[in-house]
Amino acid sequence: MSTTPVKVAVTGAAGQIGYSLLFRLASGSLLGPDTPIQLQLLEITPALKALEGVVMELDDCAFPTLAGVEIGDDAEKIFDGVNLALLVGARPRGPGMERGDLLSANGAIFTAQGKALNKVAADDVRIGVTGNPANTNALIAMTNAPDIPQERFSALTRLDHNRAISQLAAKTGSAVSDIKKVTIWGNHSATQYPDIFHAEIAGKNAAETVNDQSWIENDFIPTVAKRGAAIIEARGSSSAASAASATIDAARDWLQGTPEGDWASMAVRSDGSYDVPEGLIYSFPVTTKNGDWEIVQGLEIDEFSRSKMDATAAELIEERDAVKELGLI
Ligand SMILES: NC(=O)c1ccc[n+]([C@@H]2O[C@H](COP(=O)([O-])OP(=O)(O)OC[C@H]3O[C@@H](n4cnc5c(N)ncnc54)[C@H](O)[C@@H]3O)[C@@H](O)[C@H]2O)c1
Ligand SMILES: O=C(O)C[C@H](O)C(=O)O
Repeated sequence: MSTTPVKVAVTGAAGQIGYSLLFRLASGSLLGPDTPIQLQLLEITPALKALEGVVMELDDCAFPTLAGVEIGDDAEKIFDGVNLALLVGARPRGPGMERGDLLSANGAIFTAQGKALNKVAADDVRIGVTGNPANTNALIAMTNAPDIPQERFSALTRLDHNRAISQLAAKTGSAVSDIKKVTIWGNHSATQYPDIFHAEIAGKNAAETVNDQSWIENDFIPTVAKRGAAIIEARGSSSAASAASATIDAARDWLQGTPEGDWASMAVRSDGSYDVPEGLIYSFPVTTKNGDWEIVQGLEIDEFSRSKMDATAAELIEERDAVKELGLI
């Protein structure tokens, strides 16, 4: 085992997602069995006692990869020297709400945390935002951390990506492992565009294999885009274990690279690729290597896809303008 632990911060660590995420991080799901991990856990003051209980449970697991745990309510202390920050802590939506309804409640969290990361994080820090509305929260954190390269920020659309794979596997009776190159475009919201026109199932084009445009438009896309609401409706609270799992998948691929012949969906700062307005945190198909991502270029976009990609960009522009109005960026 290497000796220097990788320092990983998790915010909202006493929350629902945290309760699943921390144990997977500590057991090596992110960095493998040979890399020790130091957990730096941030919570609000009233949640610190509950977090102490979670740390007792982490201790009781005796994970060989867990080098240490620090908890606290001071972002500058907890983010000090972190190599990866997973920003989960934020209020979840309840039944009947859209994720954008959380903008003013949660936006302020990400100004403070962006500033703290800017001051004290390690030079190689990567920041993944799970707390909703994830894309715009990432934009807020990025804007408030001017010394951190902008490509180090990303928002989570991996859960949507995984949901799309699962729906496609069920529809076609295929194995999840045979499905590659699914894309989520845009916002982690109901306007997102899950795209299977470039996806493959066992090497064959997925949309051609499905051969059912009505299913794609009226079943697949809305099911994936509204899955979060369906889970809230069924469970009475928002997805947690699947969100934690996707948070790990996204960070693992970012740090260790996407598998050969596949790509991932990550919401990252648009450089204008596919005519997405520059500067938005927009989900693209990306390949990753050595902690860097690249947007997959050259995909053919038909009229149907174009209108969906533009609609989700328009929503992100509205969210950006709203947080500008609130003085958060
Ligand atoms: N992007 C995605 O795919 C995805 C999926 C599921 C949930 N989410 C979002 O993740 C967020 C967390 O969900 P949850 O179910 O764990 O919620 P939760 O309410 O169970 O936990 C949130 C935790 O964040 C803490 N918190 C609040 N403000 C904080 C701050 N300033 N600093 C540190 N911690 C703070 C709270 O005390 C709480 O313990 C929500 O916004 C939810 O909507 C995103
Ligand atoms: O839908 C939500 O509000 C929670 C989360 O973003 C999800 O997609 O499950």
